[in-house]
Amino acid sequence: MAASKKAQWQPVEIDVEGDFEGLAGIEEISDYNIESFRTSAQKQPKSEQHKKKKKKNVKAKNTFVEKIIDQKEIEETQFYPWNNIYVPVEVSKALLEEGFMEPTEIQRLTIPPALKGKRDILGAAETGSGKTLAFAIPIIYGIMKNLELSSKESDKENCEETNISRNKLWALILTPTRELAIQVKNHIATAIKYTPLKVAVIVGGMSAEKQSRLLKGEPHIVVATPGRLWDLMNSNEPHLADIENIRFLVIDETDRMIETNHFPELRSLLLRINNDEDKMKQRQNFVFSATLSLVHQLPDYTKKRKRGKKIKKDPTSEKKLQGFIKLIGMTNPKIVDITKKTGMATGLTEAKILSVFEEKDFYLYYLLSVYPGRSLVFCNSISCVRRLASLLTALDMKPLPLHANMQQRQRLKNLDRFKSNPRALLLATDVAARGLDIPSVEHVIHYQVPRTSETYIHRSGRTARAQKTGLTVLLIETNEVPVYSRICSTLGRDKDVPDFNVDLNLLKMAKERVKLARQIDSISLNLKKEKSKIGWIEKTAQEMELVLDDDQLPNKSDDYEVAKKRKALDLAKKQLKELLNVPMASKSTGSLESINNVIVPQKKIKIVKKKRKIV
Ligand SMILES: Nc1ncnc2c1ncn2[C@@H]1O[C@H](COP(=O)(O)OP(=O)(O)OP(=O)(O)O)[C@@H](O)[C@H]1O
Repeated sequence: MAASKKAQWQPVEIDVEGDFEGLAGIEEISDYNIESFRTSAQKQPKSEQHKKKKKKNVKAKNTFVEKIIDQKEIEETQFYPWNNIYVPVEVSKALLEEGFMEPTEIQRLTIPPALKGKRDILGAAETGSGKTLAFAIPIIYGIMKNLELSSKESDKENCEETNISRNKLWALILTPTRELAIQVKNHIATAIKYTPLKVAVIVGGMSAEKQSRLLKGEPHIVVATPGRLWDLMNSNEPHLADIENIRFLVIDETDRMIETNHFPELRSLLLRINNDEDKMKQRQNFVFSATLSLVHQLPDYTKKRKRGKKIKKDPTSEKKLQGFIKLIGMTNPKIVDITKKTGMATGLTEAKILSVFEEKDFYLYYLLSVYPGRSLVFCNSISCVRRLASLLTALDMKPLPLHANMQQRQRLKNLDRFKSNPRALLLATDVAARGLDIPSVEHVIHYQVPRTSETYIHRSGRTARAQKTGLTVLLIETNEVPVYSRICSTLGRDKDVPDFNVDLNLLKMAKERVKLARQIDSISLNLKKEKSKIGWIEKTAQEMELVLDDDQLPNKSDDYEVAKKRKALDLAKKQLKELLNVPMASKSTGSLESINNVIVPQKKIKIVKKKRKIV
């Protein structure tokens, strides 16, 4: 209590019994003003004081409670599994909201060395195991840490340059396909929603102006396909001007990206960003794939001795990885390879159907109608996708095609439709083989045997993701058997893939329908050709201002032929409609047991086992 200025302390005479050696004494204040001792709070009416005090206490109490909860959450409960591997709280919060309660194995093994040890990472783990976050989290952390440093510097120096570095391009993530780039960008956007960071996607097939606009927003992270990125760099996009200064580089699906002749722009980009050795050393690199260390056997014809030249040997996994390290400019990378011996995802069941070429369509339709569920059918060529799309449309299967010759908008639209319908059917080339994360794809059907074991792993990996189960079926015709055997041998299989058990009665029903659909398809095509022929003759005549005689026009017998075809078409359509009205008994492959019921182990194809070297 403070005395007023006038207040004086005076000794008070007391009667003390006992020896206190002069230690006892009392003083009293002689003059004071009681008002000066009141705090401002005391001056207010009592009821108001009480209310305010109560409010203040509640507030204080709340902050305290919040603090305790935060602390508890961070240290003991929810955030713990993520905090344990140093993931920033802002990111953990977003991940928990997504239902990601703990890191996956590849995340647990790669995030700490990348994030704390700042190590370059070479990561290989099965499809659908969460590799995207394994590189995204250390990047987010790294940028946030760097920005903290920048803001301290800006407090000190208050210079404009720091501002520039805050908004510079920090990280570049390259992917082989546009759809994958968009998906990775969305995944990162979710993870950074509680941070001030920005991410943008740069892909071909979209308006260059729009992408230029996105770059004007100065994103810290850019996800891109190499071709469009290279174009924008060459058109002097300011945000890409100092691309060699990026501090983080990811090459997703690396083995695919650096395949010879596939992404020439990537090699040019690497040359540019590795030009300055100091900057290259400052950069942290991430290389990820499910098939990083896998080495496929080269076909024998590529190994034949040419005059005097040595026989080309299959490369080793070690050599493959060394190639990545050198090309990308990695320093002492941490190699984490947790792919299984089979190379396939854990919950995946594999099966095959041997068939002659003409009958593949029957089996395909059989599989799709007897086992309805979100299914993805892979073909080796665009023409095959087109043919099947037309056939399956006639069969009322509503297929959604996806290939590189489609407009980007249509590609994304079909992908969205596939994602939103649990019974949808996507017909795709290998543009959809890598990285695409579509929840709950139940079946992957290889209409044609993929050319390499890597493609087999990636295609099959569109199902059985994130610890779910799934089924993959290979349709193999006789001349595909050597490729199939080579795949099995590269994957170190000592057993043939089991046969898929086919119900012959249902297959008969499928055959009948497919035959009619083929008929419909072929007549429709004929009629289209006829129509365009007539259209072309008339259009040319019009342009040349010619009046055609009757004998120059398609003749009456042609008319008759067209009418006959139309009639046949109508009849076939009617018959097919009647057949389609009778449902083919559908079996569910929802659980692994039911999948196993339809698979019969067999050993028809001889597999020559090859030892797989893993570093
Ligand atoms: N910690 C986690 N907990 C639960 N789910 C996760 C976790 N991390 C990632 N996922 C989810 O797992 C799925 C697969 O992740 P991601 O696409 O990163 O796999 P991937 O290993 O890159 O697959 P691919 O090799 O096919 O590219 C995604 O749906 C992702 O959101």
